[in-house]
Amino acid sequence: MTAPTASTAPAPPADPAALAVRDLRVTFDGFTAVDGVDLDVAPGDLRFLIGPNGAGKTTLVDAVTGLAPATGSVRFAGRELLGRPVHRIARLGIGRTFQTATVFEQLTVLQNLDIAAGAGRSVTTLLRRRRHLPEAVAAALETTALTAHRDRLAGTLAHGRKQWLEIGMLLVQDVRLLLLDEPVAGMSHPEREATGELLHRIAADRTVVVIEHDMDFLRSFARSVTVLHAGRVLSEGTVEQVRADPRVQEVYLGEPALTAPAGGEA
Ligand SMILES: Nc1ncnc2c1ncn2[C@@H]1O[C@H](COP(=O)(O)OP(=O)(O)OP(=O)(O)O)[C@@H](O)[C@H]1O
Repeated sequence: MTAPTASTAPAPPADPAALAVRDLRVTFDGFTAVDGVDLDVAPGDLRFLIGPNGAGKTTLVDAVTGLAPATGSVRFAGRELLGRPVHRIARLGIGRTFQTATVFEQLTVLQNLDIAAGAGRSVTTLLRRRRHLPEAVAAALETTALTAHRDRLAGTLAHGRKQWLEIGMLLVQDVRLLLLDEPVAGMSHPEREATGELLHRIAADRTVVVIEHDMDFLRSFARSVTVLHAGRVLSEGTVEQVRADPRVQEVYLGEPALTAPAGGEA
């Protein structure tokens, strides 16, 4: 067998953690909520998904995570997700958060992370304090700046930290694609800044999609933006590109935080 030459060498493998959505459609009783969406997100990107109420953002994420029946194709790391049940999609390294953090309020931060890590230990073992933390749990505590709060009950955490704990629970499961639904809703300004920095750290080697309405947050932290409108992709590009798009300006009339020229905004 001869060694492959440059021209006959096999193409490099597809990006191992890229999300590729093609012609995605979700219909509810004849109403098309997602209408032929194509979307590509690569690791290292930090994609913000925006659009007016009812644009189809949550439904798109529901379709990717198996919660809404859809047609078309959703591939992650080369694998087709459509048609798989929710738990199998999760096992492929896909995780999401919802607008309200879903943590176990009566358990400590550490116990929440332990449970998420599913270390296969009994409840009694989980509730016992251990001397050595699993590496993934220690890393998630560090990444989410929760190390000093590890023994606090999750229910007593400030709103922002609860959201970070939920993100930490995805990190310990080694989720490679994170879909976050309005992660900074209800957060203070410092919490939003810290969340933006956290998302940048996470997106360095994972694929992150953020549904967001907070335009100031988007302008500070988005690496790229997809604008949905009436179930379709209206515009896509950098923050500056979508802001300059007249179609986006029309849809976002009255949203100066998105469309005002740089330096002139509130
Ligand atoms: N289970 C459902 N049954 C019927 N219609 C639905 C269902 N889920 C969503 N829809 C409709 O699909 C459209 C898209 O909803 P979706 O929640 O995806 O929008 P969104 O962009 O996330 O909006 P928001 O920013 O308000 O959360 C809306 O018109 C909504 O009413």
